[in-house]
Amino acid sequence: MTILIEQPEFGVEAEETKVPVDEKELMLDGGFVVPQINSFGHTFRDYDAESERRQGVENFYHTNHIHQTYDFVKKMREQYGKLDRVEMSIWECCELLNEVVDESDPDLDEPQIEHLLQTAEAIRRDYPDEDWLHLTGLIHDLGKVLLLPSFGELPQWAVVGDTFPVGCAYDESIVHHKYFKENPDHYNPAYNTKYGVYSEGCGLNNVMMSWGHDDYMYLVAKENKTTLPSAGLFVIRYHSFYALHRSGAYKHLMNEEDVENLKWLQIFNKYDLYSKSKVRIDVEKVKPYYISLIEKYFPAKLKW
Ligand SMILES: O[C@H]1[C@H](O)[C@@H](O)[C@H](O)[C@@H](O)[C@H]1O
Ligand SMILES: [Fe+2]
Ligand SMILES: [Fe+2]
Repeated sequence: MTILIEQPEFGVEAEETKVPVDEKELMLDGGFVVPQINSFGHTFRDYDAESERRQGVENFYHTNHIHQTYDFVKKMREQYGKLDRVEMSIWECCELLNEVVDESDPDLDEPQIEHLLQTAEAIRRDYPDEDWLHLTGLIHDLGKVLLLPSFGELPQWAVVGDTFPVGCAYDESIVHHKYFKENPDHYNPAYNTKYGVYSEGCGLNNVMMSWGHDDYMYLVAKENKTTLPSAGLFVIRYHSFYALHRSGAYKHLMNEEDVENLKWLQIFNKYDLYSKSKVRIDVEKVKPYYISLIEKYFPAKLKW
């Protein structure tokens, strides 16, 4: 079983002392090497580091935090819950992500299909028997097709970035929290307390998350009757919920099933985050394996 290392910076150092700082890596016992720096020379998820992506990412979160309100999310869930826009297979959807670049991500500027395969392949190496988790890696970000014209061409702030609950107070651990001051819900007494419209242990399934690629892909998978286990669906639905899985906020809303599933999400997150790199995967080579998983867990065509 792979050991989780919460703080890569404080982990085991590479044996050879002459290794330059920026090449130091951490080895998880499953084999996956956690790099200490991203392709831009910074630590991962550093939203303050001066880099070519910093300002764009901050602008992204500014708009995101203004517009993600309880009413907005409700409207989007109703609209997209109909799944009446497109019919296509999982693999066709992966190929569409060739054209998508995520403006919220300080660690990656490659087309998203690379990220999907990098995540899935890294998990596959360490967890060869958990084929459902390989497939979860492959599809977890497919919801980003919401950016494309046939899916409604939503703006980036309504598709990517970290997610958080709406209908209760925005936790301070959320990236660029200060911009919530411009969100009307922040001043609504029904929505701005610790529990807001929710109650202790109500279960994340009853909590409305900011709208984006996680919840959309969860909906698509569920409504098209995937046979993925509940942990796979949980990973898809909450993988951007860093306030929970990294900072431990909002735990008071979880139920027992959430607590179980969170363990898988925390494993998954290491691969989602630290596999981001400039090393390309040979798509044609790995395609047959993933096609076989898609056939095992999904119908041939899905409603999107
Ligand atoms: O910028 C990233 C990216 O959009 C990921 O797909 C999402 O899962 C992360 O939470 C987010 O911070
Ligand atoms: Fe994502
Ligand atoms: Fe991802």
